[in-house]
Amino acid sequence: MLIGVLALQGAFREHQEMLASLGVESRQVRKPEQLEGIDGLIIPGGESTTMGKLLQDYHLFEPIRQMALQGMPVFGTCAGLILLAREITGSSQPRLGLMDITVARNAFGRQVESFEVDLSVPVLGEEPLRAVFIRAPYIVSTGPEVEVLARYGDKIVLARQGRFIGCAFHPELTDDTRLHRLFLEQCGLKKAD
Ligand SMILES: NC(=O)CC[C@H](N)C(=O)O
Repeated sequence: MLIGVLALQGAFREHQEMLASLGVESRQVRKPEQLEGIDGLIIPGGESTTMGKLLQDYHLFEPIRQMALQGMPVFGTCAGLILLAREITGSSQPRLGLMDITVARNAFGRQVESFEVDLSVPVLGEEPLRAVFIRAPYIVSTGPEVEVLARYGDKIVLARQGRFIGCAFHPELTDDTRLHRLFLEQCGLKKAD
């Protein structure tokens, strides 16, 4: 199995380290040809406006969209979630629009740069998931095909639509690998016992 990690900007190394800790090979993606042969793509946290612009400058936008529409699983975290969204509240910035969700950026208020909470994520089991939020977005609304996997208070912070998963926080910054494993199962990796 080979997972691509979009490496234009942001927290891509941490995702690669997490994949390595699970024994999964990864490849930094900066050019369209680096998408060839990957079983799934992670879009990391960072700055979604910058990443969207770089996706266009590096001619990655359409190849990623096409591969995703043809079946490639995609996992977007934080800025990656914003890029997956169909609608971004109050913004026309470039996005892949693969998930039928509306997100609000920097939605926890400017004073709150970052915080950590324990989230209940039933699909990952009983043990709560430690989640690190950094200038995080949240999901304001979801279409009928979207499964809500976790909320923080009344805000949706983790959702899945078929082979696409988006979360508002940074799962690569903790040592809990369950969310990455859920994504890898989506990419075809057999569940470890
Ligand atoms: N940690 C992050 O990825 C922050 C996302 C950033 N606030 C954005 O709007 O793109």
